[in-house]
Amino acid sequence: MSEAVTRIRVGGSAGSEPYEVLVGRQLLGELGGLIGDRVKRVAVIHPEALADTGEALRADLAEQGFEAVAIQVPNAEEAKTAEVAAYCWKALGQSGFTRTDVVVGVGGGSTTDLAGFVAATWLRGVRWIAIPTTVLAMVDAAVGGKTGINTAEGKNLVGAFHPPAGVLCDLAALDSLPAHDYVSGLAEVIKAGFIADPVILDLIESDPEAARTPAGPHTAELIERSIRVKADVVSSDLKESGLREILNYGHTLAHAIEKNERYKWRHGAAVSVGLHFAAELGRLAGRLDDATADRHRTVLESVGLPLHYRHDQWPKLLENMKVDKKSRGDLLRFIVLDGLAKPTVLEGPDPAVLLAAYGEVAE
Ligand SMILES: NC(=O)c1ccc[n+]([C@@H]2O[C@H](COP(=O)([O-])OP(=O)(O)OC[C@H]3O[C@@H](n4cnc5c(N)ncnc54)[C@H](O)[C@@H]3O)[C@@H](O)[C@H]2O)c1
Ligand SMILES: O=C(O)C(=O)C[C@@H](O)[C@H](O)[C@H](O)COP(=O)(O)O
Ligand SMILES: [Zn+2]
Repeated sequence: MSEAVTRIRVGGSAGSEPYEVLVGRQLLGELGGLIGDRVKRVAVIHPEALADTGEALRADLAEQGFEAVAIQVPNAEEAKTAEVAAYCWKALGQSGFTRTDVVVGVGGGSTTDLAGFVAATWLRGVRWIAIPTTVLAMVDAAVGGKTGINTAEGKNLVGAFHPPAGVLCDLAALDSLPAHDYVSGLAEVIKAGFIADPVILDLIESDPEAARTPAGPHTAELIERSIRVKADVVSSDLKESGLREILNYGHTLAHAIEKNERYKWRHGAAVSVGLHFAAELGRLAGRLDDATADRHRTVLESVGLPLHYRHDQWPKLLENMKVDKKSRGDLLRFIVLDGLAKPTVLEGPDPAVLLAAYGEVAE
C-alpha cells in the first residue's frame, strides 16, 4: 500500500460531529489546522516514554502562537487513575484552560484514554485531538470516543463517550515502539479480522513474522483495515446501545485478567487470551465451527501472542467478569461468533460451558 495519507471518516450520525482519522507519515503539520484559529491554549498530554515527543510538540505549537503546555503522565496503565486525571485537571486549571482550548493526547491507548477523559470532564467537555503512537491506539483506542480510567474494582469503570476532533496516526511513531508492545497491538487487529474483515487474517497468515514488525509489507493496510472496522461500527453506534458491543469480542475475560494482574499486563496480551477463550466458548456453545475456532489459536500464536492463563484463577476471573459493562444485573453476556465475521451476543451461558471453555485456556 502507498505511503500517501489515507483519510477515514468517523461519526456524523446521531448528533455526533464527524471527524477524520489520518494514516500516513509526517502528519504533524496537520495538527495546527485541526486545533483551529480561535484557540488560545493547547495542553499536550504525553507519557514519560515520549517526553521528547511531548516537548517537541509543545515547542512547535508555541511557535505557531498557541499558549502550549506539556503535561507528562506515567507510562501505560499507571496513567489511567483518578489521581493522574486530577493531576491533569490541576495543570489545566493552573494554565487557565477555557472551553475554547484544546487537549492533545499523544501516546498509546492508556494515554489517549486518559487525555480523552480529561478533555471530557474539564468544564464538562473541551475538544481533544488524538495522536496515537502504538498499533493498538491507532487501530482502536484513539478512534471512537470511548475515554476513561480504571479503578481498583475494574477496568475502564469510570469514563465518558467523548469523540476526538481528529486522529493523526503517524506510522513513523511505530519505529520506536518496543517489540512486545507492537505485537500486543496485533491482538486488536486480529479481533477486527475475526469480527468483520477476514482479509486481515489472510494478510497476517501470509507472513506472520513480517506482521510482527512495522517494516512488514502489510503494516499500513492492516492498520487501515482495522481502523475502518472500528470506524464503521462506532459511526452507527457511538454509545454502545447495540452493534458496538462486537468491538468487545474477547474483552470480557481480558478485562478480568487485567484486573487480576493489577493492570500490569498489556491490554493486547489479555485480549489475546480473551479471544482464545471467546472462540472456545463459541465452539462449546454450539455456535462456532471447529476450523474457525482453531484459527484463533493459530493466528494469535503465529505472531507470538499468549493463549493461556493460570488454571487456578477461574473463581476470581468469574467474580471480576460480573462488573463487565455488558453485564445486565446478574446476567453475564459475551460476544461470540456464529461464524467468521458473524459476531453475536451469548447471554447467560451455562456455568459448566464457561468452565469448560476456561479449561481450554488454562495452563
Ligand atoms: N478507548 C478505547 O476504545 C480503547 C480501545 C482499545 C484499548 N484501549 C486501552 O488502551 C490501553 C492500551 O494501550 P496500548 O497498548 O497502546 O499501550 P500503552 O498506552 O499502555 O503503552 C504501552 C507502553 O508503550 C509506550 N509507548 C507508547 N508509544 C510509544 C512509542 N511510539 N515508542 C516507544 N514507547 C511508546 C507507553 O508509554 C507505554 O509505556 C489500555 O488501557 C486499553 O484499555 C482503549
Ligand atoms: O471501542 C469499543 O467499544 C471497544 O470495546 C474496544 C475495546 O478494544 C476497548 O478495549 C475498550 O476500551 C473496551 O471498552 P469497555 O467498555 O469494555 O471498557
Ligand atoms: Zn481492547
